[in-house]
Amino acid sequence: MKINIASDYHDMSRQAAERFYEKLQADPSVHFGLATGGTPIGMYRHLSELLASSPLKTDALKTFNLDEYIGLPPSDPNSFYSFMKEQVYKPWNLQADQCFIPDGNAADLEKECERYEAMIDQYGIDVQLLGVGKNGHIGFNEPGTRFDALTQVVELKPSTRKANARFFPSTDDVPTHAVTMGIGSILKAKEIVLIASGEAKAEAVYALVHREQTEDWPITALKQHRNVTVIVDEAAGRLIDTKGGDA
Ligand SMILES: N[C@@H]1[C@@H](O)[C@H](O)[C@@H](COP(=O)(O)O)O[C@@H]1O
Repeated sequence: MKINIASDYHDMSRQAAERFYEKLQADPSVHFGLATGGTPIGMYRHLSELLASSPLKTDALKTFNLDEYIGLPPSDPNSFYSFMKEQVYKPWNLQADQCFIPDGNAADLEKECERYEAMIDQYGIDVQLLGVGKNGHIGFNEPGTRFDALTQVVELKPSTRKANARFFPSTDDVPTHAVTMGIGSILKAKEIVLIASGEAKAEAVYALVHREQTEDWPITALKQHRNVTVIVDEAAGRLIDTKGGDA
C-alpha cells in the first residue's frame, strides 16, 4: 500500500486528479470507478480543469459509481446521479452511455444488484476512487459487512445518515437504504485510490494502516488488494506512523 500525505485538501485533490488524468492519458478508454461525498469534489474540479486545458478526449472513457440511495428519483438534487451530473458528467462532457450508476428506483432491487455486478464483471474497473466514512465504511458498506459481499441493498447506519444529512433539509429526509457495490465488487478493481481529508477520518485511516483486517472497519478490506494508493491530508493522516512511503 502506498501512502501519500498531502499538505492539505487542495494538495490531496490535486494528487488524486493527476493520478486519474495519467490513467486517461495512458488509455483513453479507461474505466473509472467513482465515488460521491464531499471529499472527491476538489479532485473532480481539479480534473475538470486539467481536461478543459488539455487535448485529451473523454469520449471513450467509462465511469462506474459505487452506490445510489434507494427511493430518490435521479432528478432529486440529493441523488448521487445528480451529484455526478453536476461534478463529473457535465464538466467532463460525458454522454449517458458512458456513465453507469446503480438504479435506486428499480422495481426489483435484487435484480438491479445482479445486473450492476454483471456489468462490473463485463467491463472491469481499471481504477477505483474511494472516500471513507468516519466509521470506516467504503461505498455504503457499513461495519459488519462481509468482505466478499457483491452489489447489494444495505440499510444505512444512523451515524451515516446523520453525516450525510448536511446535504438534506433534515436527517429524516436522508434515505434509510441504498444500493452499493459490495466490498468484494470494489476489490475487483485493478487499482484503488483512496482519499481522505480532515480529522474526522483519522481513525479510519489509522485502521487501514495499522489494524488487522476486521469487518468492524470495512476500510481494512483494502489490505488484501495489491495496488492501493492512499492520499490523505495531514489531519486525516495524523494518527499514522508512516510519513509517506509504503506501509
Ligand atoms: N457513500 C458515500 C461514501 O462513498 C463516501 O466515502 C462517504 C464519505 O463522504 P464524505 O466524503 O462526504 O465525508 O459518504 C457516503 O457515505
